[in-house]
Amino acid sequence: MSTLYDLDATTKDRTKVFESGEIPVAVYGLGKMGLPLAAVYAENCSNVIGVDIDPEVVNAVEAGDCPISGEPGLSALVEETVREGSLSATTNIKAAATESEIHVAIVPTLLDDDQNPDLSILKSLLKKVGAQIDAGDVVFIESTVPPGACRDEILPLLEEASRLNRGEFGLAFCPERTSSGRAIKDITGAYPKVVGGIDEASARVAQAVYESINDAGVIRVENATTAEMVKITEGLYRDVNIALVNELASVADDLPVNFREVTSAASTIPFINVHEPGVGVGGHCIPYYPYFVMNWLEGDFPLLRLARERNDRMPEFTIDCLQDQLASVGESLEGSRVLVLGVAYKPGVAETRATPAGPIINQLVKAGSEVFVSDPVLDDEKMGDFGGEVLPTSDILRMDLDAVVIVTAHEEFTEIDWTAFDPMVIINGRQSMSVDNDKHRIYTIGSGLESEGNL
Ligand SMILES: NC(=O)c1ccc[n+]([C@@H]2O[C@H](COP(=O)([O-])OP(=O)(O)OC[C@H]3O[C@@H](n4cnc5c(N)ncnc54)[C@H](O)[C@@H]3O)[C@@H](O)[C@H]2O)c1
Ligand SMILES: CC(=O)N[C@@H]1[C@@H](OP(=O)(O)OP(=O)(O)OC[C@H]2O[C@@H](n3ccc(=O)[nH]c3=O)[C@H](O)[C@@H]2O)O[C@H](CO)[C@@H](O)[C@@H]1O
Repeated sequence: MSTLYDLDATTKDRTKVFESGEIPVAVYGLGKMGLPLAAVYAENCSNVIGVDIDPEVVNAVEAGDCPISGEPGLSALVEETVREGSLSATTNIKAAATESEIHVAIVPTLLDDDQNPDLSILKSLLKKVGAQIDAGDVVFIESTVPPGACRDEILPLLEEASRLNRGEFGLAFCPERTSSGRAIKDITGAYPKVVGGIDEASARVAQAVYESINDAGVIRVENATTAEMVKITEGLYRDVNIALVNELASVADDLPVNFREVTSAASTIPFINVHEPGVGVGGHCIPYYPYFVMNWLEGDFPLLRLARERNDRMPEFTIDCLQDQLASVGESLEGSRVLVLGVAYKPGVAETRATPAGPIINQLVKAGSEVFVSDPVLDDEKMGDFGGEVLPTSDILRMDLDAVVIVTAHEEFTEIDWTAFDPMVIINGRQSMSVDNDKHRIYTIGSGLESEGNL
């Protein structure tokens, strides 16, 4: 039987073969992005083996449970696809790779201690998968990789591991253009899927598969390297644009202007998308991707470097603002009781990688403040990773505080009754969080001093 890779057919016919369930699919990595992806694949082709090295993840999925929180629709989809036999899970990479014809890799790609791209997890996985692939199999890389990685690193690795030659198996880069908290929506059609193959046949298979999965359609670009560049460029665009407004935020205070008005007014031109200044840039995407260019490709990238430096400096800028506001009411960081609201890098997502809360807490502790932290989406252990005394959000109103620093605009924080506190300083690090209460001295980054309060 011909495989999808060597099938001489239209995209539509290939999509039908994929949806028939004849083609076994392995999805390697069942994390925040991999589990939603595996469940959506299973919904479309009813023939998916999810693979993870974490037995707890595998056992949960095998039981129809969902180990990933905060993803609307995911628990139900995992339960349904497992119950129907469309999705199973295993820790056995070799068995899954032997059985499958389409191999989807979505394991972590991070930075090492020198901020060089670290593809070791992906490469060690692909060595094991490669040893089991047969002619006609296809490998999709969904993990974010530096531009050129599929062509220069992954293809040779798969050729060596499989003892097959290029043209006997397929390889395509199919980036995850997905945000935590809306994974299923993004995977199934918030935006088109971008795919790029190392050859025509690989691209054709990727197009057929993702036309089944993504209702917004497929953008097939020239090759895998172009697709890698699309993904990286999206992230670089964001980091540089956040750095732009973070740089202007300090100007806004001196003028003064309220940058929120600037943002909304300037963005009324369709091609102008002014981002939001804030306390810093977290997650394992945006702060990492510039290094997938700076520390991977030949050349000089001053704009990327400066943007990273500016964004990395925002926690320090926040502490300086707090210091100034405390000084204006005759207080100092030393000995102040400061509550840090939010440790997760973005609202509603239980992830603390590169969170600006880390350096903020460290600098407050170093300055001699008494630090408390509270975050409704994190467990105490994760919340306490950076220091400070952990507080359940329900307990904060009873606290006697000198200051609050809002790091993450969690929905739960909109319900805080600020009148319950004695007059204090509030540094609001997220413009999307509105704290209007004239009892306190409130400073929102980029909006100048909003209220002198009654201090
Ligand atoms: N999280 C996001 O918002 C997001 C968005 C787009 C792209 N991505 C990319 O997706 C990839 C995965 O990110 P994530 O957020 O899902 O990571 P994650 O840390 O949430 O999950 C990774 C999963 O892979 C498993 N794993 C690790 N090594 C493995 C191996 N050798 N074989 C099988 N499983 C293994 C881990 O046990 C874990 O369950 C990364 O390349 C990331 O850049 C992430
Ligand atoms: C290009 C793009 O959008 N990609 C998205 C992004 O998603 P993400 O989950 O990594 O998070 P972001 O929303 O980008 O925020 C990161 C940090 O920047 C802060 N921030 C944000 C906007 C702003 O105006 N001012 C800020 O200060 C925010 O607080 C947070 O700490 O990367 C994923 C992987 O590539 C993508 O899949 C996903 O599509």
